[in-house]
Amino acid sequence: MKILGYRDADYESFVKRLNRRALPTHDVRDLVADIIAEVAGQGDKALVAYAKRFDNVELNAKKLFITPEELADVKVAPSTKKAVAASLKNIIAFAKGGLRKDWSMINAEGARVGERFQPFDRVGVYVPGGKAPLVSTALMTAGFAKAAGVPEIIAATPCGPDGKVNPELLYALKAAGVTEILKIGGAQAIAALALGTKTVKPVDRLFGPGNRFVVEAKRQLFGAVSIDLLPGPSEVLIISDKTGNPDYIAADLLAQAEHGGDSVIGFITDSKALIGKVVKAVEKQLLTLNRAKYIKEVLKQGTFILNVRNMAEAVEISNAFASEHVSLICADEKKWLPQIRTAGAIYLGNNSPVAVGDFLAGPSHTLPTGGSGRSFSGLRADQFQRRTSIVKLDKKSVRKSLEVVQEFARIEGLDAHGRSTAIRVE
Ligand SMILES: NC(=O)c1ccc[n+]([C@@H]2O[C@H](COP(=O)([O-])OP(=O)(O)OC[C@H]3O[C@@H](n4cnc5c(N)ncnc54)[C@H](O)[C@@H]3O)[C@@H](O)[C@H]2O)c1
Ligand SMILES: [Zn+2]
Repeated sequence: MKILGYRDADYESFVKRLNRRALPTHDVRDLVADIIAEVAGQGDKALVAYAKRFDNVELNAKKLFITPEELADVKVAPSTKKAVAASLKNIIAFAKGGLRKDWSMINAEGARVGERFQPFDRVGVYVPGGKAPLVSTALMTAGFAKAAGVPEIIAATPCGPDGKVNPELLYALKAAGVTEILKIGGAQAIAALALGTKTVKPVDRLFGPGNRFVVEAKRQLFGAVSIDLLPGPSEVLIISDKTGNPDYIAADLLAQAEHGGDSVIGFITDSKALIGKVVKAVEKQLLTLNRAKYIKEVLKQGTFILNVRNMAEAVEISNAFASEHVSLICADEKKWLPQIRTAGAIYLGNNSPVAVGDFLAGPSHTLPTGGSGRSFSGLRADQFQRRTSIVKLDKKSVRKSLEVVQEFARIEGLDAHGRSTAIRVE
């Protein structure tokens, strides 16, 4: 844990480094470029080889997908079915609220102009599976595709060394409307979905979170496909004044740390007394948790606790850091909430655990990380819609448009443009 106060000598330089840009390291970039090139050249053969190398599983080109029989055989507990249904209910309702609807207007010359929204035909959804079967992520991505009416949803997730995928995850994928399941993970899966192989039909758009290799693959393949955002290793930044409950704050920090050793957690407060209490609570609660291995890694390398001068400084640091999740706990919520601009999602007050947003609340938990929140927003339903603008004129509106069109045509030296308009009213 890096604990620093504004009086410390290295405070300013540390805070400056929190103003980050979402850029990959050289080694990850090079490795992912090689993986993409291999998949582009070797197709399914490369998928089989990487599955062996990174996931220790023997597959062949005929075994890359979950079969319909496997899917039909999936059995889960009634409590799982109930939880999946409850989460999906909120997700679909929230997603429907975020869908765009067709609209049109009459412009100044009398032409009808509008926008039309249709679901993408085929999307790919990556569901991480390296460290935990992220059942909730299946719902928080594919559920939005389903709500938007996407007919073909292919999911990719790594299988275990036995070639199997967790049954709860399969159940959730099915419930969320996924139509094919590729048992491949990592950058190689992203490359297969974007470029296609003999057995994998390429997609129009790619969605979903993953580790740094997955995120970097999406970044490099942008152009071949469009992507949703760059959702990488989980993060939380908690901003609290003295009204924060130290046990709750510690619990939320630990919850995001258990996602994996590459998670980042931060706590910023203007109350020095609260820092001591939170650190004690973290140490105490850690003893009772199962995933202490990952959490200890995060506490060692990915944790910072800052004692700032005041709330304004806390908010400024938060905007520079652009955390995936920001938890804001303070007496004057109305004042500070509008000033937090770069967070993927904001959790308000002592009683809003980030975990409820992770699993159940409704907004997608697929959120920008690594500083990308500065320029990306979290996953939304309308990202599964293709937008097309539509223009319709009649003789009257052509006549009214002609003068301006001809002037642009003259300036740009494009006389055929002017002619194509004039010809309609001659
Ligand atoms: N931002 C969000 O919205 C969000 C949501 C859910 C999960 N997440 C994050 O997703 C991540 C999931 O990571 P994960 O690792 O558990 O699963 P993952 O499925 O993203 O990655 C596992 C795959 O990575 C590949 N891989 C592993 N080691 C490799 C190496 N050395 N070189 C190249 N490829 C390698 C393997 O092929 C493996 O299948 C976590 O960091 C979690 O925090 C983020
Ligand atoms: Zn989480």
